[in-house]
Amino acid sequence: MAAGPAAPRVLNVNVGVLGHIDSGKTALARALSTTGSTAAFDRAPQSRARGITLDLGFSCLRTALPPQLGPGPGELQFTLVDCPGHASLIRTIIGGAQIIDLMMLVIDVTKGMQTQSAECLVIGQIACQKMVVVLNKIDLLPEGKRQSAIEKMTKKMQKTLENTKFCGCPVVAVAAKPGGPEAPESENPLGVSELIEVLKSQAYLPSRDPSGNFLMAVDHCFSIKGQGTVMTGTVLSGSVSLGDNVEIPALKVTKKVKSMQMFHTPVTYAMQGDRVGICVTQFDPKLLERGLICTPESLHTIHAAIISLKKIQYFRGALQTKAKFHITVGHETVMGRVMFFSPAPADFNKEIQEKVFDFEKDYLYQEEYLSKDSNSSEENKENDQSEVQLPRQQWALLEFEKPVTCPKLCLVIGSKLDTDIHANTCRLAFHGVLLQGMEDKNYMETFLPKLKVYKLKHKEGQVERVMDDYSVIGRSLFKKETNIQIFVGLKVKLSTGEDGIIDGGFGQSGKFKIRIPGLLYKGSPGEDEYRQT
Ligand SMILES: Nc1nc2c(ncn2[C@@H]2O[C@H](COP(=O)(O)OP(=O)(O)OP(=O)(O)O)[C@@H](O)[C@H]2O)c(=O)[nH]1
Ligand SMILES: [Mg+2]
Repeated sequence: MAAGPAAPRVLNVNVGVLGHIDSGKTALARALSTTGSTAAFDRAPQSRARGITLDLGFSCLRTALPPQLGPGPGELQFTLVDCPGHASLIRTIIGGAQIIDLMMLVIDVTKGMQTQSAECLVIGQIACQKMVVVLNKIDLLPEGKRQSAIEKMTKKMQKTLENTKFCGCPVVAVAAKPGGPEAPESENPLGVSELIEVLKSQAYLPSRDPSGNFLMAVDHCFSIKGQGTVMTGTVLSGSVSLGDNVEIPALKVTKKVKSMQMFHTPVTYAMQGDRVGICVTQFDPKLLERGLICTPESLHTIHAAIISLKKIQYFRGALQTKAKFHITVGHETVMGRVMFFSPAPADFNKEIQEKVFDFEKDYLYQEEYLSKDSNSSEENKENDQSEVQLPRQQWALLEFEKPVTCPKLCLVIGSKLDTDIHANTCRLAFHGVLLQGMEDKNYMETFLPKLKVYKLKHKEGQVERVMDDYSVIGRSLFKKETNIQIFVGLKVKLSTGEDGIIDGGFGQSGKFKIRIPGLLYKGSPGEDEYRQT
């Protein structure tokens, strides 16, 4: 059997181009792919050959393999994912960010961090491993002061990143389109070759996992005469082989994979992280422009979900139960209502359960997500000198206005997209992982009863009298016949601020003794109110 020429080794790294509106993302993607591909064409003239067409927003540049990805011959392909900067940003970016290995945060050097730059940074923190900051439009800086202005902005950016996981990441100054839109095409970009070197130095072999269900984000779909319909995109999880059945869940159809191409070369297999074109037959490309394809029946369509979540620290204001959010679940965004809940206080320090939800446990209903700045309870306000105890993990029940189709354990992001986009605030409110989806439309009857979320009860009584500096006698909390023994150890709070603990019954009429470990305040009035929680 004659062996064909050995296919060149091509490694693909997905680079997201994110940033505020008009910072020059598209100009940068264009400058990079032109500069990059000129070099690539010299080495690989066959890459000019017509093959997989990349959709707008997707372009690529090829370079030699950097040493950390060597040894041996081969090429590195950067697939540039140019994200929009406008309000539609969040849905599109969250989809895009889930395939990104390396993020370029584009900053207009004359403006610095802007609202959506900050939002992109937040998304990067949630979804990406590595980042390069690109200061664009340096041609707009007066030449004499250019260097010092770049240095100043570089320092500022490094300061901004100090408390993020991108602390110390490279900052590169460029002009992707010197002179702006009116400048002739012949005007060469500044700093782009240096940026390519930095991208090469930052490139890493992302860990790719072929196991699990196949899921692919399709970004382009077109037909080839005599062949069939090609869907191009990035494999998000699992793997796919020639002859496999794949489902297009949005259309509820299943098709057989007839042929596949990667880097213009026929392949029989593709896995997580690969950019691939999949050819199927008898499928009208007009039906799908963007969307997901997957292992048949691997996605579920859900009406409600339980997620484990974290508040996004830049989001101003509280996350309140019953509030509505735009909720991006995997690759779809819908409106939904939330209910927050926490572990029972005894479980506040329990290990975080990342992938499962324990239905056996009891949970505590919360009016709002508990955070350092949440000040919902009167007690916290009065007692702000004492550290507020926060649980290590919190959850939310999400109820969607219409069902969403998503993979299990997918990323969830809640945002307030209706916030005025000109208001200088972060619209992203929380992020989390989907632990349990509810496919049953009647989940309220069939499913919710299994979820044991309780409201904390408060009850008020009076102080009868003070025994000594460390104890008082209380009344009007229990009935005469109540077994006070089961309440021993529960906390009470005096209206004068002291914390106490129920120590046991006192006499026969439902009175009880309260121990005040921290000493009673002097001169406290006899008729005190307190609460038992
Ligand atoms: N002077 C100057 N203008 C630039 C540079 N890069 C981009 N521009 C101009 O800035 C404007 C916005 O550039 P785009 O590349 O469309 O910006 P974008 O970030 O993709 O914008 P959105 O996709 O709408 O968020 C255009 O008019 C560009 O010509 C640069 O390096 N210097
Ligand atoms: Mg653009």
